[in-house]
Amino acid sequence: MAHQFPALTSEQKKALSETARRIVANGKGILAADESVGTMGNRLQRIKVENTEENRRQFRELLFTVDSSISQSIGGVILFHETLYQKDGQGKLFRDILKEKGIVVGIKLDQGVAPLAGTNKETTVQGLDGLSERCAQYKKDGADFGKWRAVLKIDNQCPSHLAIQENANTLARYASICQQNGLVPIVEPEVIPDGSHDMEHCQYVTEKVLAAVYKALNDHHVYLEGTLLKPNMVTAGHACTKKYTPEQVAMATVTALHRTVPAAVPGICFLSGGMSEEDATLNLNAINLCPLPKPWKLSFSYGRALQASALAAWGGKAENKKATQEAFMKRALANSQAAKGQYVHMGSSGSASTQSLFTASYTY
Ligand SMILES: O=P(O)(O)OC[C@@]1(O)O[C@H](CO)[C@@H](O)[C@@H]1O
Repeated sequence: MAHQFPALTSEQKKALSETARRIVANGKGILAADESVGTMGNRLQRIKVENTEENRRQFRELLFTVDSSISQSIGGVILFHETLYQKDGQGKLFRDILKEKGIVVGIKLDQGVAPLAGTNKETTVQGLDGLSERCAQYKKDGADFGKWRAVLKIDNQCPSHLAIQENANTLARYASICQQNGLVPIVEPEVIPDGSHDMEHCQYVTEKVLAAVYKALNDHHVYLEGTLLKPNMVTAGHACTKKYTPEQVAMATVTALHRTVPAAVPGICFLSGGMSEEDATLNLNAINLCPLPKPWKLSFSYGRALQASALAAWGGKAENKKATQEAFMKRALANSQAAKGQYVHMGSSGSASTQSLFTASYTY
């Protein structure tokens, strides 16, 4: 029986699925430049740059004003509220600079985590109140997709049934509100890499979390063709002593996805989760070479793994513009090749690209 109360018109569905497919077309992925003020402060502190609005603006200007060939590797950029309204040195809005390059503009919509009482320090995500109004405004202001990051951890009694259900339902409610306002929701249930668990345990948990997320998305009548998934790769915990090859990570990751993510989802854009830039690229490449069926585009939505060597090259100095932009371009190109399973690692990588970018309890 057809659904009596359709959530979206066929025009709305068409627009959403076209936007989602555009973002992940032909080896394109996403630059996650949506660090909140606090998170960006941690990044800047490491390069000894003060966390001012102007310094955040300057670094992001360098990323967004790279050569327009960037649009062959980057299909979408996620912005933080502040950045959506910032301009380059000539007074041009960043969002217009991105759109002119053919890049889809996205916006971070979650408002951080809050504790779930009675659990082992687990969390839910805030930001549903007033979300529809915020989405409508962001759509008017040029955004075409949204992002909402839920955090789940592997620990004693974690993730609990409550944390899985609550975060799945909240993600689904967010996704429904986004679609009602013409924004493609990026659904991000991150199982964080803190802990000493092995890769097999991460796979088990990731499957449970993703299965709950897709049940909730269905319950909320979310149109899957007009969504993108942003999951963790299946890896061992940061403190696990056993090491796994990219091929093993790829097999565990694609197996988990194959068991839980419907083929209607057009693209799966992994987060980098503290992996080094090079590991994030090598794992993505192996994922795309994995011999299991892969009905979705498998790409990237990296924050740290696209920006770490660019940040290091910049160091807060205007004269480092060229080196900063080259470092960013290099990672964007490498990940675009990896999204097609065509990345060939050549020569030695800069030290920044092989450094672990792990931050403990990366909850916001
Ligand atoms: O794990 P990564 O690739 O560095 O970042 C993934 C991410 O979802 O987490 C950050 C914190 O919310 C966001 O800035 C970013 O979009």
